[in-house]
Amino acid sequence: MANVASAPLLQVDAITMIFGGIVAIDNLSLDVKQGQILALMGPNGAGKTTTFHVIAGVHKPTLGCILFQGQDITALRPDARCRAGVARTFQITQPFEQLSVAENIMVGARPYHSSMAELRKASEAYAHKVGLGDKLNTLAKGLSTGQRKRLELARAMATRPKLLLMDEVTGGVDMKSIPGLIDLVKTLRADGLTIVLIEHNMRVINELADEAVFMNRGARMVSGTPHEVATNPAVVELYLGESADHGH
Ligand SMILES: Nc1ncnc2c1ncn2[C@@H]1O[C@H](COP(=O)(O)OP(=O)(O)OP(=O)(O)O)[C@@H](O)[C@H]1O
Repeated sequence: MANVASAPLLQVDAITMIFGGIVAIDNLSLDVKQGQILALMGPNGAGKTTTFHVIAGVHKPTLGCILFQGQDITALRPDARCRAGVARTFQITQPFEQLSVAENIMVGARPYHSSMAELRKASEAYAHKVGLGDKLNTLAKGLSTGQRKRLELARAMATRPKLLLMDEVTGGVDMKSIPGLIDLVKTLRADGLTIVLIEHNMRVINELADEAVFMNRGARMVSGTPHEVATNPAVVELYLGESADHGH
């Protein structure tokens, strides 16, 4: 387990998010400590993505606030939150398809470098970091799903985040590529990154997360170690109920 200091890097403080009549998040609080990996779990519609939107600044919460490094960032726009050190990867990756791997990463790294030579060098270093060092000139449209996830991570890392919100980094990736992605996330954490992940794959959660929070109907239902959450009777019942409903 990584070196986890005591003061939270991120505090989600009593957030409620209401869309019209729909309560997407219901009085949710989370503390994410420096160096921690926290997994958000829960069935479809539990409020996980909306929680990411609220932390990243896409939605202003109806109630509650977001503290990052002790500062209230609730009123900051997404670009200002990114500059403050909050980055995000998306479940459905959307790179610039006609740009190369290096060029895609350059888009994220651009604000931090004054010369093109420096920018290219830094972008290539991020590509190497995520295991795409031999694909620098490959167009994004030619990458596999696992490689696109790696590119997404490099693009986010190029913004020099302190906190990374990672949406299903192994979602849609073939089984044999998952261990490599898990190892990559471990490397990023070892470099000092704090991570919140949305994840359905229990193996990924077990290998990566220090703590798991299981959400249902916008609220925290159960939390604890991944094992505690996965074996909680209410969680088991809900997931089994879901499987039965969806026939999988
Ligand atoms: N912009 C919006 N307008 C109206 N309702 C919304 C909006 N965004 C989310 N919701 C609703 O809020 C609830 C929580 O959705 P959310 O996408 O956060 O769940 P989730 O846990 O991420 O689900 P999934 O695993 O399916 O992605 C759902 O009922 C959803 O329909």
